[in-house]
Amino acid sequence: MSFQNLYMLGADLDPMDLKPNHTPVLTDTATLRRSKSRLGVPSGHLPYSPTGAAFPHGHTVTIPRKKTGILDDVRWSGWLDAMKSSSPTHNKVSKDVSNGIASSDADAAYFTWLLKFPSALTSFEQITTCAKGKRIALFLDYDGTLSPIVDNPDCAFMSDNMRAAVKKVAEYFPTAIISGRSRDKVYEFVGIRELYYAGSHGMDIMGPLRQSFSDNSPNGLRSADKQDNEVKLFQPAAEFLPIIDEVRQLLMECTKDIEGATVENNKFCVSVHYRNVNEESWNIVGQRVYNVLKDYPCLRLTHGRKVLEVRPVIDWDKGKAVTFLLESLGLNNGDDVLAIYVGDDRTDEDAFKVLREVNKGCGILVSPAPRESHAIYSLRDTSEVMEFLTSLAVWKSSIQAS
Ligand SMILES: O=P(O)(O)OC[C@H]1O[C@H](O[C@H]2O[C@H](CO)[C@@H](O)[C@H](O)[C@H]2O)[C@H](O)[C@@H](O)[C@@H]1O
Repeated sequence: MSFQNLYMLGADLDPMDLKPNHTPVLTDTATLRRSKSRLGVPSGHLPYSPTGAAFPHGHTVTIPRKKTGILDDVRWSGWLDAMKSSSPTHNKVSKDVSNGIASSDADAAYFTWLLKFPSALTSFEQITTCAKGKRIALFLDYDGTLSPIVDNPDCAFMSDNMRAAVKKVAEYFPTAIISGRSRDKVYEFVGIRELYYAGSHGMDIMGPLRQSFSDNSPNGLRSADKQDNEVKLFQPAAEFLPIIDEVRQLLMECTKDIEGATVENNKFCVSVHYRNVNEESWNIVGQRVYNVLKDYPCLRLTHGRKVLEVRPVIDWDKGKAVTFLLESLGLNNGDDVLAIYVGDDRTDEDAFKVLREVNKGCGILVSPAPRESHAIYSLRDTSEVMEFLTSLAVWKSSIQAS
């Protein structure tokens, strides 16, 4: 399958058995704030080098707009249901489950679910058998994967042990953090220079510092970090910045009287958090967001964990970012590639789906409760993620030594 075809995969809303993550917005005022559908994306590839791959360059491909919806898709009841279902209550799962003893109905359900999405820890040998002789690339979501979910998004710190585990595994495999957060924010949380960072759901990609690059694509920018080192950025939604900023201010204004509601600036996206809002007022949050967005057909809404995420209507998501990074690393061709993506969020499903479709790796869903997914394996929580990353590094170092 060609790289350009890969870009087209997943262009439609998911027909998967999950409830759709995307809530389309109306298009009948399309002339009001029209977004361009053609954006230049660099393509071609260069081989991976341990010091950091060059970003692809050369011809451009089209990033189409996502399909937008019809009125039925945005009926109010649908919104509230989506807000509730995207924020599931996480049943406490008994440790006994890992020993095969279910101590409650919830545990029994989880145990059954594990048959479909086996633990990446208990399946570790299967994964490494499949990885033997292959070039591995690692993709990690941030919130809920590397850091536990907390009430205050500004305090979602990862532990020093997790940081050490990520740093270690990145010594062996090219590793990227793929987050809905702004790239600056997630870089501040993770703080490891050697990684790739894809913020704003993949719409703001930065290669490791010290990498070489040479392209003049409209979306590939030379920039400088805070220490004045030159860095390479890829920003396929750059032209949306003013409108995202405008909408962010409107959202802040219209939610300021809702106790507990907060608006987070994720640069190319905006998050409206309702985790700390009384459940009876969730509909007010949703209604206010909808009222703003209905005038901006170039923006769409996705649902995260007690968060509504506003982003540009371009056909770009975490899955496309993974494809882009694999190409940047020279890992898009050949059967000797294994990409592993670990994530907990609905937005990570786009990446799980791409890996399934191109048969180039596997998704690992982080969830303590049963959920439908395009992932292949599962992990229960961030501590299992840390154990998995550590095991990968130990495995690689042992085969290098032998
Ligand atoms: O793609 P991710 O790295 O998983 O980012 C998705 C969103 O994560 C953050 O919100 C979530 O985590 C917060 C801290 O634990 C929690 O308070 C919130 O309820 C969750 O939705 C982040 O704040 C958002 O901006 C990201 O879009």
